[in-house]
Amino acid sequence: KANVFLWAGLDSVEAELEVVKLQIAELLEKQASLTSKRKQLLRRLEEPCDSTQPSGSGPAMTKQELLRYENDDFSWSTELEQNLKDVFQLSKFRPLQLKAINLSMSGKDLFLVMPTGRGKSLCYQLPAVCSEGFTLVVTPLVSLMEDQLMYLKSIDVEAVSLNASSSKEHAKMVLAELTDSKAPFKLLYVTPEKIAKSKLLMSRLEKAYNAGRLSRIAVDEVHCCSQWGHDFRPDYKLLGILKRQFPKVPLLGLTATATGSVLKDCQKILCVPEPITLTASFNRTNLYYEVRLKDSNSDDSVSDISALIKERYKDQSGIVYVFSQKDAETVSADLQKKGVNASPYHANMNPEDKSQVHRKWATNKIQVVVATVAFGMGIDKADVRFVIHHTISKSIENYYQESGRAGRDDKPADCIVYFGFNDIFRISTMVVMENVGQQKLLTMVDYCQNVDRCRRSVIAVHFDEVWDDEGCNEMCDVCRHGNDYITVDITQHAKDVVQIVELAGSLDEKLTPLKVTEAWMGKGPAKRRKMIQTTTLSRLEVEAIITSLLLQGYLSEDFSFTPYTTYFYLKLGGKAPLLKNQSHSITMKMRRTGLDANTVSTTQQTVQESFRPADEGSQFFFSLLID
Ligand SMILES: Nc1ncnc2c1ncn2[C@@H]1O[C@H](COP(=O)(O)OP(=O)(O)OP(=O)(O)O)[C@@H](O)[C@H]1O
Ligand SMILES: [Mg+2]
Ligand SMILES: [Zn+2]
Repeated sequence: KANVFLWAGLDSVEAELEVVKLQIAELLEKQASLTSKRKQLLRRLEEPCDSTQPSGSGPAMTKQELLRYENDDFSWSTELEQNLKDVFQLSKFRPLQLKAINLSMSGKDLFLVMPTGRGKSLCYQLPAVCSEGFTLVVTPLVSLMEDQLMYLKSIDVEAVSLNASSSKEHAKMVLAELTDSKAPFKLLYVTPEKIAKSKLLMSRLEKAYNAGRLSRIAVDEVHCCSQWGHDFRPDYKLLGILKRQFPKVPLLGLTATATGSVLKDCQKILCVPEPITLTASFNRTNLYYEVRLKDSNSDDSVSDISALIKERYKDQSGIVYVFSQKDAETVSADLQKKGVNASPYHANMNPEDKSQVHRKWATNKIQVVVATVAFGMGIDKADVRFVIHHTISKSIENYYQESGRAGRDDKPADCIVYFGFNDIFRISTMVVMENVGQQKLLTMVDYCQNVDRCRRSVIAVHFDEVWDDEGCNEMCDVCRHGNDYITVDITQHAKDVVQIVELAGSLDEKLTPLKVTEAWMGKGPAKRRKMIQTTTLSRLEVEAIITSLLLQGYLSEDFSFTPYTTYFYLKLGGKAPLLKNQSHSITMKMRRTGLDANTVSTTQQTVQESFRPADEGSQFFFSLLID
């Protein structure tokens, strides 16, 4: 008898020890992340200049030395200034452009990180015009290449290209001209495939190099080199050959989005020994960021979008991003039915149709393009007043880049994303094969679910930028609505949800997020309903809580593959055992006015009835657990 008692005691102590172990692991993880953040900040404080060097490399140029490159007393300065005005018809440089150009003209290798639409191309186009010989430009997409050639032609700058669709004669002519000192072109655009596959091209480049005609190498969208970037392209991995073969030619790598570790990777892959990195702020001050919730019960986001377009954005140009080709067709058709001048755009359309849509939109004959991400790189329309995401992006990098197509003329523009519970899992199964795909998706989900941090700060922190909250100017919904959120204790809710998932597991069943939602809301079979604790919370609240549990690691994803599709199921997350501990509590922040302006009246009540605001203690613990 006594033994039984002791055994039970031992069991419970073991269980508690397990929980403590998890908590320690949790805190250690937190400690490690804080330590690394501290190190980063300290390093930044010590940094001599505003360049963020990929750590441990690069010539440590002092702030003073770098300042010199903002001057206009170089031997080429007059010519630069003249060509800026006469050829490019621009009145002045934007931030960092002159510095980047002077550095590159001085023969330095350079990584330029500048938000989309800020004018990176000028940083190699202008030097190309002001230098002897030609500049080699590596671009990932033929469409990008064509846009640039069209633009350069319009300003009378000679440029040529080589890609998979070049004709034999054209290629022959270009290759011959590479070594011709009288050839007029200033820029040669190539795809990375050409560098990787054409020995003939490499041999001609070598001749040009030896004759001193290869003046500069520009690698556009340089983040494509790194698997850690958001747009890896295998052929970029082979571009190291350029710097190895042509070490004396300055290389300029350009990207809108790359973290320090991605750049460091690019540096290695491109074999650039000591690049200087110039980073422009990610803050696009003229963009207003907003998140709207999609209601799973009655998704009327398309009506919402059409109302916005017809009223707030009447006669203004914009893009609606959608998840799939099918969505592009249906959302576009729905918008058309509601009287919006919209056209779909996706990868599966034939090239003529695609370029027709692009052209009509660029010339304002179509107001809105309803597009998949295929409508992407190189879209350069200055007066885009809104970018609406009908479905969330697959990462913050992607969102930043896609939404960044708004407001390139520096005038105010809106970036609105519709955040729907089910979309999380649609995207999740799409990125299941990607390295760190889930992790990146969750950062996007966190951006959307967030109600208490400035949206800009979430983006800035993501890109390792030190952020000052004053920098927003109420240009995001969180800042504009002030402290309109409450912290609620969801410990009991978490236990109820975990119990449902556990029960399914014990019955050898897997539950999709939808099934979990329905079970918890009491919509499951009556027999089951008796075995679980159902809730009276609204659907949006239920979804918000399940999302939060997923973000916090109490639930996690469990994929299952069939030949036709990938299923997303919920299973217990690493932190689920913590709930066994009586003193453990979880909180989350929710918008006070219910979850959506449209549902204020109905949800406000439920929020107050069914949530008790967290007490101080649990809030403290919460902040220990949550980043
Ligand atoms: N100094 C300037 N003054 C005014 N407009 C400029 C200036 N420099 C560039 N622009 C304009 O900014 C727009 C965007 O430039 P560009 O295509 O080079 O952007 P980007 O930085 O390469 O963006 P992405 O990351 O999307 O490729 C172009 O229309 C260009 O003419
Ligand atoms: Mg560009
Ligand atoms: Zn803000």
